[in-house]
Amino acid sequence: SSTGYSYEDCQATADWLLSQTAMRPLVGIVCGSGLGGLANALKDQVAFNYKDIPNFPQSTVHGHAGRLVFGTLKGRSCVCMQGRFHLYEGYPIQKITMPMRIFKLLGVETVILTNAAGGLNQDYKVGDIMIIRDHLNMPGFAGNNPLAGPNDERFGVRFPCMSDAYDRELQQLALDVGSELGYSDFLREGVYCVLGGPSFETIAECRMLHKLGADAVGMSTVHEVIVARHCGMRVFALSLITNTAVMDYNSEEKANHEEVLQTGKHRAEQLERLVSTIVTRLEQNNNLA
Ligand SMILES: Nc1nc2ncn(CCNC(CO)CO)c2c(=O)[nH]1
Repeated sequence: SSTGYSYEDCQATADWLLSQTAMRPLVGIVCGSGLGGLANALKDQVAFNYKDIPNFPQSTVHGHAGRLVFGTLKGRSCVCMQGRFHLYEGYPIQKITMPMRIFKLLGVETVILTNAAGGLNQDYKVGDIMIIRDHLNMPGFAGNNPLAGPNDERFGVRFPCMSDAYDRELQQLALDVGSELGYSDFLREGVYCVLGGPSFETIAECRMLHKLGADAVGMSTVHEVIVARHCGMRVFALSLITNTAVMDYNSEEKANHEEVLQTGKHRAEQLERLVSTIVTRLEQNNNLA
């Protein structure tokens, strides 16, 4: 189709990848800003630079490597996006979410997405990990929805339900694993709000979003979740709170990308252990698989 991301285009990219590796991942992982280390936890890696994958978008953001890494986590076959795409890069929204359709055509059943986000909830501290219970899709309110335009029934229905977007069993699994690992005092649950970016929000926007029920704010993830759910994959997502959003006019704090990447480095090891343990448990309780 005109956007270059038709079912056939996605199929061609998936078929190319399936011809390059014998791995058949059941779990897809999307690494957020500064969280690319998650891919390094994979064993028996087979990695492809995005630029070598036919029809795959290119990463342009510092902190996003631009590699698709196949590998195993304790024997479980995974495919990991080291670097994801954002509206603020100027990509059409279908381009940002195309990797979800590639995951689906590779046979992925469960997608785990991570991102860095600003904390709006006043109880949150930098370094907290927030399990995403639900989202506010601000760009979608203005019609910028990845499913807008002709619907291909081979992916999913015209009007998909989003009230069950974030799998409740996987949220509970994450809480259980988090407490087992001793992460409970920095493990939260909340609502993630996506904005287009690249400018960070104003103080008035932070206060508005907080009043609207958002616990964290970022520039990604929601678009991928909508497309992943549309084609029937299960979704689990979490935010690393890399800074607390500026909420009052007397504050001297200023959001910046370096701080985002720095926080990612500190907490990344625990985030990796949390995600890899969740992945391991996915296969064991086959009612969760
Ligand atoms: N206040 C605030 N803090 C944040 N920390 C990470 N992000 C997500 C955006 N990340 C961008 C810039 O770091 C890179 O994708 C945000 C955000 O959007 N707002």
